[in-house]
Amino acid sequence: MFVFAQQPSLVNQFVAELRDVSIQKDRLRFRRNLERIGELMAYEISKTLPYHNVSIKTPLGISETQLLRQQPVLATIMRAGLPFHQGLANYFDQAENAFAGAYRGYSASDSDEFEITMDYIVSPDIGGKTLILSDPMLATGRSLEKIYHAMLRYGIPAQTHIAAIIASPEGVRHVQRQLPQCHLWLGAIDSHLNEHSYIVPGLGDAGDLAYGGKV
Ligand SMILES: O=P(O)(O)OC[C@H]1O[C@H](OP(=O)(O)OP(=O)(O)O)[C@H](O)[C@@H]1O
Ligand SMILES: O=c1cc[nH]c(=O)[nH]1
Ligand SMILES: [Mg+2]
Repeated sequence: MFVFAQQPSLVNQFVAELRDVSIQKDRLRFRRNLERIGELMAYEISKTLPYHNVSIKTPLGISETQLLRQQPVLATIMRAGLPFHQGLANYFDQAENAFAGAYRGYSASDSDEFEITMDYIVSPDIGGKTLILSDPMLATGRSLEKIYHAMLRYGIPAQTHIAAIIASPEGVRHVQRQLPQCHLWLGAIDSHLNEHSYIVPGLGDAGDLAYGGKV
């Protein structure tokens, strides 16, 4: 597990702006911060992927270098995942992409009980590839768990990286227990989940901050 906050960097600045009540209401800035954290996480994850030797022809000779053996498949979860995913795609710019529509479907009787409803998923074949599954918020971990298992319809990935910006200790434990094979990349691990399963101190509702409320 790699937690960016444990080694201060620019990621801290962008996470702070996501959280800051005096900044986060600027939707363009909120989405841009999700995106540039995605770019920085792409760079860190790229250091762990397989490379191969390549000769590049320049106007003056041949440059020997090492390039990514294969582009990953980038998967994300609407709505809040989209700007974060864009950042990953900006840097893994030849990657194939998968998208899932999932949300917390609250029960009529108890406003704090919810099921993760997924009614949309599209994906390329992921068999034998590196899968990077992103969602800015890792609260209970049930969204990421559900989407990961849904992705297995499209093949068994060679390795899976899960990227989240803000996580709860409960969510980290859930993913480590349910998805032990997945590498975890986290912006920060916060204090706890409140009774509504929101991360505290967190940032509020990432999807609403990025795209506005929903009824
Ligand atoms: O770890 P979990 O308990 O599953 O919570 C995390 C999920 O909750 C939020 O989605 P939400 O249902 O609010 O949809 P949205 O992204 O469209 O706002 C957030 O965007 C994550 O996808
Ligand atoms: O704190 C949280 C938890 C789940 N989803 C969010 O958008 N924020
Ligand atoms: Mg939301």
